[in-house]
Amino acid sequence: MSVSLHPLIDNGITKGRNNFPGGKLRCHCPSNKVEVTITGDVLHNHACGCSQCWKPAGSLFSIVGVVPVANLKVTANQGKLAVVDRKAAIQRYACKQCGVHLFGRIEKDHAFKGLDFIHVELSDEKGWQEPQFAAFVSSIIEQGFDPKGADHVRWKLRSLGLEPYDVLSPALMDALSTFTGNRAGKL
Ligand SMILES: N[C@@H](CCC(=O)N[C@@H](CSCO)C(=O)NCC(=O)O)C(=O)O
Ligand SMILES: [Zn+2]
Ligand SMILES: [Zn+2]
Repeated sequence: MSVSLHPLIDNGITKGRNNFPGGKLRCHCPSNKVEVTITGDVLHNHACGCSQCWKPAGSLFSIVGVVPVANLKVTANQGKLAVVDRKAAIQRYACKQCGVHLFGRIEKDHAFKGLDFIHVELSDEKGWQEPQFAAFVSSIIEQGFDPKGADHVRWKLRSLGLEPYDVLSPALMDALSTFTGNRAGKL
């Protein structure tokens, strides 16, 4: 297909390295880049087709994973960051100059509170956990992708080894439902 899913996966997926130590994420500004230092690897790295996650220009999907909040520190030019949408569950901190999202944080009561969402392509280091699945695939249609092509995208994702889901993976959906069940006193 001519359309890019994402540069990290278009030509096949490179497996991550065991005990990957982490690295630095940098925004796309030519100078005075926002820098975020991550200790350790990402978890649950995945392709996301939703409209809210940051994607490189021309890509249908974002690649996004999580790290514990304690493993993320803004180490340069923090003053350039602003929250994109205060009402969203994930508060996405973007560079006001170049628009890149450096991290997303959940502040409200939520199953994933304590985890920050990051895009490993913002790092020069190689060896981050590879994407494990594709989420929110049907959401690409909301952003203008022809619905007739959606199954071809699912086929392409599967051929790359990424199982496509229209919400999150079963493991993450179970985590969300466990949280809701506990909160309601049903579990
Ligand atoms: N169809 C919507 C879906 C948006 C959505 O629910 N996105 C998910 C996944 S983001 C990373 O996996 C989510 O949890 N959003 C919460 C938030 O962004 O605050 C669309 O495309 O916009
Ligand atoms: Zn920037
Ligand atoms: Zn998303």
